[in-house]
Amino acid sequence: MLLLLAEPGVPLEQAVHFRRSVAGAESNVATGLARLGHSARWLGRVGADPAGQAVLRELRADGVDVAFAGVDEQAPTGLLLRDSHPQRAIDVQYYRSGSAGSRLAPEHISAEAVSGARLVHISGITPMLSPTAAAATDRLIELARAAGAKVSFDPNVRRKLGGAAQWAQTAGPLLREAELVLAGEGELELLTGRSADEAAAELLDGRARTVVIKRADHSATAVTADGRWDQPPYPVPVADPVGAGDAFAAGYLSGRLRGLPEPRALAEGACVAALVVQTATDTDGLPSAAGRERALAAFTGAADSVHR
Ligand SMILES: O=C(O)C(=O)C[C@H](O)[C@H](O)COP(=O)(O)O
Repeated sequence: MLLLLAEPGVPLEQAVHFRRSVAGAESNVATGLARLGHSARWLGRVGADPAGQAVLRELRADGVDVAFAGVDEQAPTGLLLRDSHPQRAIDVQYYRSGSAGSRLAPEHISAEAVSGARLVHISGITPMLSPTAAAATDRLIELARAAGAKVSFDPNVRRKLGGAAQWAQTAGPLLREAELVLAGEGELELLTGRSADEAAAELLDGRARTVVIKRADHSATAVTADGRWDQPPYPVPVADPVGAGDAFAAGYLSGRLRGLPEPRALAEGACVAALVVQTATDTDGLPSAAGRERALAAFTGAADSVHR
């Protein structure tokens, strides 16, 4: 989606100045991974309009492969309008019903698009957009499996997209399709009807190898068959909390893709999230690999916070 972000602190209905950016859970994670030095490809749809051109241009500029992104001649690019505050009382307005992204369908997902992928990251948002987008998500999971790629899944529950029952019905089954689940405590409760710890244990009995539970106090716990590891948040001044979950996913997945142990992957996820919440948009604070190393050293007291 194109993101129009109101100037900091000004309520949406009063805002005059807007900053243009790009947002969307999958594109945020792809951007995060690309900046950290990974090959990342975004699968999605934009309209044949200036907003779509801007989205694709920004993703390309960050090194995200958009060769398999589609352009819909009949529908506009999805739009997200929001204000920006340090606290979570942020007003997010979506203009994406009938958008190009919501018209994603199975025929838009080709085997070629996932060939060579080690990991396919899926959000619960896309399947909630329409029945065809849900079918496209199912096809992507099938193709990922056929290509030997692991699936990671973040439900990204947005209550504006549907009620609890609809979320449980659409995103609940996807929890069981993923080798790696990254989910909020409340999201696991909503989607499974059980406590987060019970849900994690049940998922680990199935396909999941790791369940990362993100907690309301901004800590995270990784649970595997071998044990559990807790990661507290790095204390930073928050300018805008939106994007923290996607940033955490990018940082954590980067660690796992590099074969790092759970505690280090969790620390990298927390570090990337701490960098993103210090800036207004979902993506401004996403670091390079060198930026992540500098920040981690400063957060853990291993280095001065000024590098000169
Ligand atoms: O597509 C949607 O519906 C979105 O909400 C896009 C959001 O800007 C990001 O997904 C940020 O989400 P968090 O990282 O969880 O704060």
